[in-house]
Amino acid sequence: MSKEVIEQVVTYLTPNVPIVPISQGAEAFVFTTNVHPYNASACKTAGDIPVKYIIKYRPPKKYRHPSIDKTLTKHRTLSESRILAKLSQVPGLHVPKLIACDVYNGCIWIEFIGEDLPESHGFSNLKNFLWMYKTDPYNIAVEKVLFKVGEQIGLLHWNDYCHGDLTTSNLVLHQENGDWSPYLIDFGLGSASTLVEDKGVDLYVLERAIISTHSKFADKYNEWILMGFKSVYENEGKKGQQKLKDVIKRFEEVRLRGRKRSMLG
Ligand SMILES: Nc1ncnc2c1ncn2[C@@H]1O[C@H](COP(=O)(O)OP(=O)(O)OP(=O)(O)O)[C@@H](O)[C@H]1O
Repeated sequence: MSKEVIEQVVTYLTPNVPIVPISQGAEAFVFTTNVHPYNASACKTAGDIPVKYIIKYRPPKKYRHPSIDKTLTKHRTLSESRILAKLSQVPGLHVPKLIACDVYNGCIWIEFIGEDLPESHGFSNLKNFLWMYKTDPYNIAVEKVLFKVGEQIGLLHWNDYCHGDLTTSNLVLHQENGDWSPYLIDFGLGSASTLVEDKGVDLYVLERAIISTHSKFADKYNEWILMGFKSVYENEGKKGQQKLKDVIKRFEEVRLRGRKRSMLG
């Protein structure tokens, strides 16, 4: 990560907020910090363990006209913050809490989710979790997690929101009393949407992500995800059943379009 970017973020946050770079994506630079922006007592747990927070920063893009760039940065930062804040209100849905945002400078402060997996298997996103079980792929722990992943997507879609970039890295597992709970992160492309097309595409993107990284076990894995997804709609009576039929129909159409496209090259 460039020194220039880090220095820029430090000017926005002040030197009192130490940051550690952890990721550089297409859109944003991501840092961790132990400092809460407005609640000093939230910097440590009751057991005196430092609490981690995420700071996501969208830097200016030099190839864009400065005024268009400012508008876009403000729009995208605000959009991600708004959707996170709204999703936190949905009962049962797991997303990191929004702590603060500085839309003009492109910074969002959010709750840190996840931990390191045992035996150096890396950060606890779904991708690494599935790799961790590669020698025992149909373990009940895997089935439980994938069902819950499906439930989370079902809840998101049932409430008419779409993620827009459902990869196995954007599903982070948080451990609670020995059980793993999936959280959805990165709502940079998220939106409120009633469209079955957007929902079908979300399901297809995740299905492809599972196939591309865990191809041998992908059929079972995708089946478990879909079971969890369906369970949310099925719990909503007749209306849920009808909506589920519509989403699954479109998902199958999206999948077919994807196949045709890859056959044609
Ligand atoms: N709330 C969070 N808790 C823990 N880690 C996080 C959190 N948010 C982001 N991360 C880490 O930072 C990485 C990048 O974050 P995010 O996906 O939001 O940024 P991005 O720029 O959109 O990334 P990309 O372009 O790779 O999709 C994530 O894959 C994850 O490892």
